[in-house]
Amino acid sequence: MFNAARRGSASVARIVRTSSVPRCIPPPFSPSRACYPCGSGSSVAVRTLSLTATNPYQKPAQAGEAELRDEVDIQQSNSQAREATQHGPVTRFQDLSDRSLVCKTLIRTITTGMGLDTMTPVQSKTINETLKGIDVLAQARTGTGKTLAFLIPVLQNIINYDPNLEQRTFRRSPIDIRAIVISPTRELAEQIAVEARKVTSNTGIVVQTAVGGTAKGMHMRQMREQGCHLLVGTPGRLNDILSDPRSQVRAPNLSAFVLDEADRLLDAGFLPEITNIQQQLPSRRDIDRQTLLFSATVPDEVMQIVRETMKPDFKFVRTVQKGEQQTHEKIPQKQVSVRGFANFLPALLELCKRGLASQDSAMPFKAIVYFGATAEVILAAQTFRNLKAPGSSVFHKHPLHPARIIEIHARLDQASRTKAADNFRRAESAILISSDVTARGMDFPNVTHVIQMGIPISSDTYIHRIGRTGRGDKPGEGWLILADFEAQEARYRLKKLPLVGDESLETAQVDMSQDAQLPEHVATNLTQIVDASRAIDPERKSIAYTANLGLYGWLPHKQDLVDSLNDRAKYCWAMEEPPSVPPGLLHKLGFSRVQGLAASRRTSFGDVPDNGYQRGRSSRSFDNGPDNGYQRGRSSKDSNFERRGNSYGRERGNSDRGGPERAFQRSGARSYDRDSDHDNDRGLGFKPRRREDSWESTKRWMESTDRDSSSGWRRG
Ligand SMILES: Nc1ncnc2c1ncn2[C@@H]1O[C@H](COP(=O)(O)OP(=O)(O)OP(=O)(O)O)[C@@H](O)[C@H]1O
Repeated sequence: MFNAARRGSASVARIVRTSSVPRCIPPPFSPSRACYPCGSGSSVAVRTLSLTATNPYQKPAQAGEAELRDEVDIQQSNSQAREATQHGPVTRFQDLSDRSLVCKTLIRTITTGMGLDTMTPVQSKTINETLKGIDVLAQARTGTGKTLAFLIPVLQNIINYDPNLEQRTFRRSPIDIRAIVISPTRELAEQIAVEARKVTSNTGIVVQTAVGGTAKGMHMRQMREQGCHLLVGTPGRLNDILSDPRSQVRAPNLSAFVLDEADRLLDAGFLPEITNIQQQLPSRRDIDRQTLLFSATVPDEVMQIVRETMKPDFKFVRTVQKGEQQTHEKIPQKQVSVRGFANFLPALLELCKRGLASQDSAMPFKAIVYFGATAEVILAAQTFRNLKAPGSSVFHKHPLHPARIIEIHARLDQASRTKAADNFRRAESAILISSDVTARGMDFPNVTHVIQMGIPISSDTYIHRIGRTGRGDKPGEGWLILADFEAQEARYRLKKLPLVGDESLETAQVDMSQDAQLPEHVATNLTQIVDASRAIDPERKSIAYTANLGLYGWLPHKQDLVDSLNDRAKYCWAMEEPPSVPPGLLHKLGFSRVQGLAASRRTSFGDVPDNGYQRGRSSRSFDNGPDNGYQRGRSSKDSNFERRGNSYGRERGNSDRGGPERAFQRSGARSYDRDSDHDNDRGLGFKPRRREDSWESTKRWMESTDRDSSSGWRRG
């Protein structure tokens, strides 16, 4: 049934030549005709297929077509609506096979192998449109099955071109790339490839990946040995492979070009690489190519580029209407205000302990915690791993047992990143402390909580992060923990989101600089964080301290930021002086006039504080601060604050081995990795101009220089 030869002439406008034509000489371009050299070797079969209205697997005016079309964001006619009523909409995967839209093998794998029955709205609204060969931009909420929505038609179209691929084959496949799928992160590319391999497991279609951080030669060898019909990758590596003359990997027959997380890939950070990739592909005048763009967010800013990327008659399919809430209603979203940096980790610890205490055995506590700066991810993960039960010996359970603490960010090598993602995917109960490398597209099962620490860079980032929970029919909850100094900006940046204030975390507003009588469990949380922080390399703390100066460069009241950072350094990290920051960097970041910062000058021994901090310190200087009064109110067994060991002398001892600036350089925050999904301590290097405090200028700067894979203000 799905064999092209058995389908009658009406279905396909086709010319098959078997003469020795080295390359298809395309007919004059017509949107409804395209020329495909197929097969390899000297004898080339040239086929011209109608891609738009006459997909060979669609019966003309087939039932369901109009029903689907009437749901898309296009003008619908009354007759279509009538037809929809008559035939009923295509809502089940089986319908696609029954109506000869998609071949039986693919549908059997999806229904029997993967256990899926009913299509999600984005699937039923896009698959039929996409099968016709038209360009589609699709916007649907997170976790609603967009991956299958583009994979099914792309794979079906590959089978349309070579019906032999419907069956598994044991002969060696050539490199015959028919479709390319691009994702902004390596993990997401791998995930899409896994899904594609599942769907094609009973066919002859070969799926390959091309992601950074892995051996390029290995990918190319695999492609040569196994062939390739669908190539999934990240922009950097794909560009590398396609533009490298030695790779011999080309895609002369490419018929589908898919951008998952399209808004991200079309932003200023990725666009040059996407454009480069497109330049390596055959001209659309020679080979008709379908472009598919999918995302949960489509900001107005990318619409112009979308129009330039797509054919003029592209369809914009939306399951979320403009002005409608872009997050799932079923995910309660709570906002907690914490006093400052010192309260972030105690509040997070309290929230995690509460989540573990109240967990449901059917859905154990599984959380992803997002930070804006990689340095904070590393610091928080180390702090949480160092946590000890009060007065515990080494044999006591970790206070967050049975949750595993896992970290993931772009500073890890690819093998560690993959391992971290796999471990979290498999874990029943875990806390993944993450940068935005996992914010988009990642489909970790059963995530119960998404906790965002500090203000996200945009509401879109917030939406994608929160989308890691509440996927499919699963429940989930979102928490946003904001320092008081971020509140005003958050009201503006996140104004359309259904956030509800929550004051239930007792550690959130504790003033650690003041004497206070605290309930034991609150004091325990604070002490555990202080003790856990103490063991961490001071250099790490310095890097985090400096990274935040860059991250919050947009703040109009920088003094609040520095006071808050200094409070954390003093009361959480038990440091006697704040970490020193090179004056050049302070100037660049626009902090030269802010008090309370310790400037350092470079000597051959590294950073040496020149007492800039002391000269310019603010009223909340370390010397004047109350003597950790909060401890006096807590239970006696926790009173170990006095033992704090990180005297500044010891800090300096460490700094001399590199100092914050060197450490920061070592961290690679400013290095440029050709691959697409790096995050970094964004903000550093910001050169303030007159409107130095404006968020817009920070954003522009981020677009042009540094990158954070998740934020969108970087390039790949
Ligand atoms: N029709 C369906 N019925 C049930 N589950 C489905 C269906 N389609 C896909 N899924 C499952 O839903 C989950 C989410 O799918 P997917 O990752 O494609 O979502 P997404 O819309 O791409 O999310 P994001 O916006 O975060 O990228 C996956 O586990 C997938 O297997």
